[in-house]
Amino acid sequence: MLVAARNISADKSEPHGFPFQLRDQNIVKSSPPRIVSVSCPPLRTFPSSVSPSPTQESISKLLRSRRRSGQNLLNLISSKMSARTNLEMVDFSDFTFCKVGLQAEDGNLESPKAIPDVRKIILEDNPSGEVGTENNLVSDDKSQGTAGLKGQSDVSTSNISSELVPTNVDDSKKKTQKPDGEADDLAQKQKVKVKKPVVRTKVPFEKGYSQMDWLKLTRTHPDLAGLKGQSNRRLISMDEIKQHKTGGSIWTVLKGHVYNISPYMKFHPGGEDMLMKAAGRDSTSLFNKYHAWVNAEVLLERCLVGILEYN
Ligand code: HEM
Repeated sequence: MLVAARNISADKSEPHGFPFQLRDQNIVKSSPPRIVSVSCPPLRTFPSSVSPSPTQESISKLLRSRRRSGQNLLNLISSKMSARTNLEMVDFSDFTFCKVGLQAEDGNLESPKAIPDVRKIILEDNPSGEVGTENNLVSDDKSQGTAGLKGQSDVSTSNISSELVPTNVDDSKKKTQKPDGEADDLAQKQKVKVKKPVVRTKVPFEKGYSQMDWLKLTRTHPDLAGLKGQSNRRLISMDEIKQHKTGGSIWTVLKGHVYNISPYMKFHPGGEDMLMKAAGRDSTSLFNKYHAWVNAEVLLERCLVGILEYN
């Protein structure tokens, strides 16, 4: 903390001399000087084991002489403090201004120490050669953003694209066999095509079949799994699961758990047809292929029928 004060007049009524008034003229120059009362304990008389340093003695002398002439006390202190003076107080809690230090050591933002590596930052993607302008920063951001998007589209075009957007492989082979220039052009177009994000075949939900509606149903329906009083901790064999493929009892295995997905059919954002592929079998790999991020444990919690029995 750096304390700046212009005029300090010592209160002569105080025998120890330190309680004084600050006239702070820095705050509003046009307004009359504000008077701030500062109560400070006297300078310490040093413990018997420690003899006062020459600097401390000289400060005491200076203070005594300048108090009479009403000179700027804090300026004097700060100049002496900068020379690493030991100015100790009897009671620290009673001292309003506890530390007067150099600006550079102050943690001030203007201090070169505040951001030590700021001079080492180099903006490399800068065609204009200007450093640190807003434009540069924005363009840098954009390039990062597009990089992120590219990454995303790359991910989404992975194995899903092969099923959802069938591309004619034979056709592309034929095209690349054409004369050089043309073939290169086509190859480039082909590359661009591959980077296009897959159109997600999300089925628009029927009124009353949104994910929110599903959540409401899971909270209100007494027996979504169709357990009829049976425990959902029961071990279930694959043979039994295979028998539940239709009607109100369509079972599937997901990560070792057996669920009755029948009530979820109309709520599935990927459509009933897709979900029917999971009927009567272990659909874990299929599920992860389309949406590994979906939290089925929570969504289908109330549809749990049992645990898959491994042979
Ligand atoms: C068995 C439990 C399943 C649950 C709880 C479930 C849940 C969901 C959810 C919550 C979404 C929306 C995802 C999103 O908005 O990001 C979704 C979308 C989708 N699901 Fe499922 N799903 C299941 C099984 C399946 C299966 C087995 C398939 C494929 C055979 C499938 C195919 C799809 C597709 C194609 C979409 C739409 C496209 C997409 O969101 O990427 N789902 N599913």
